Amino acid sequence: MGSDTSAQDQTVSEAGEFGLIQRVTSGRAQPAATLLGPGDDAAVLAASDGRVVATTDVLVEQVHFRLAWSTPHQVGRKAVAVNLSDLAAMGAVPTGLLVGLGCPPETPTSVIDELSAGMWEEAQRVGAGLIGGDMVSAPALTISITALGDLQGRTPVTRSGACPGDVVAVAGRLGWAAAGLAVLGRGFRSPVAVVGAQRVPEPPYAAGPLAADAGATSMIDTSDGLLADLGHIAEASQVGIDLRDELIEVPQRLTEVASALGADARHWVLTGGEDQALAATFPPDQPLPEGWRAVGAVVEGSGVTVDGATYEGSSGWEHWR
Ligand SMILES: Nc1ncnc2c1ncn2[C@@H]1O[C@H](COP(=O)(O)OP(=O)(O)OP(=O)(O)O)[C@@H](O)[C@H]1O
Ligand SMILES: Cc1ncc(C[n+]2csc(CCOP(=O)(O)O)c2C)c(N)n1
Ligand SMILES: [Mg+2]
Ligand SMILES: [Mg+2]
Ligand SMILES: [Mg+2]
Repeated sequence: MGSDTSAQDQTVSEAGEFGLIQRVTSGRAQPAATLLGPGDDAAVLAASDGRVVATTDVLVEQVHFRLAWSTPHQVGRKAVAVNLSDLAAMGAVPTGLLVGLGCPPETPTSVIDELSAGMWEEAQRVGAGLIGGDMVSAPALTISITALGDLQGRTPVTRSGACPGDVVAVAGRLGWAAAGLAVLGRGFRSPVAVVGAQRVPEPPYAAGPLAADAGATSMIDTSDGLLADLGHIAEASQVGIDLRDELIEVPQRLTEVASALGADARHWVLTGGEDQALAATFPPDQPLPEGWRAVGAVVEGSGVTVDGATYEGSSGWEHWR
């Protein structure tokens, strides 16, 4: 009994590398695509159509999250979600995730347990499993996830296929995570709707494959900000993108939060990152798939404009800026 209690209170250095691996890997049921799970030198994953989609994103404490703002469980969900939205943006569905974890020696093992539970929870929402990883000592909590996915026969939707005349559309929330960041940054913990969006994004996972099936010509997930991320499509496709201001919906909740903080809700919607919404281009004159709403059009030229005008100020998050 006494030893159970002390095991709960252990730090990661007391538990040790292999004790930690044991904690995060035991008692987890792998999905069918996992032919060989954690425990060997590598995992083996089935690729149903012979192709594997692979993506990786890193989260660093104080840069992407604060443990004063989010629970380890929320951080775990977010770390997985930001990777799964990249798979959705290709038109793929997730199969397996590899988790690289760095943490300081004094980190309580309970933090790792909760982080791992959060990662499993988000992965299981889409039928994926955590199939392997690595654990190392690090000066700050660092999570590097590699997500693998299956196109299930679809053509991958790249950033480079947008054509002038295409409709630009989005799926998922925009501006909510930025509003939450502004609230948390000022020391508040509510309203929970926006704070929750900063802690754990809700990517519209199903909208990615739906867009691919509907013939989307390009697609991206919005991690840095709608304008910044559409800029990547514009550049890769060698086109311009013009958003229609009247189609940019600014939710009432965000307007309220912005007025309380003296901030600009429309700026959050256009340039706020971390909502992991999807943005895509579709051929004109066809209905958009479920969950998608039009926000503008692809035009000849370059860059992203709103009602024909260049946006004043930063278009989104950039590291080291
Ligand atoms: N160190 C690297 N080595 C090789 N390719 C990289 C490296 N860093 C980024 N890339 C590649 O550059 C492209 C753009 O990376 P970026 O991280 O901006 O994409 P993203 O994950 O969609 O965005 P975000 O990181 O904001 O979620 C991706 O194809 C990515 O794989
Ligand atoms: C403590 C703290 N400070 C700032 C932010 C804001 N932030 C960090 S990374 C990022 C864009 C996506 O990053 P990446 O390009 O690495 O995917 C944003 C908007 C945060 N979430 N937490
Ligand atoms: Mg990335
Ligand atoms: Mg990403
Ligand atoms: Mg992306």
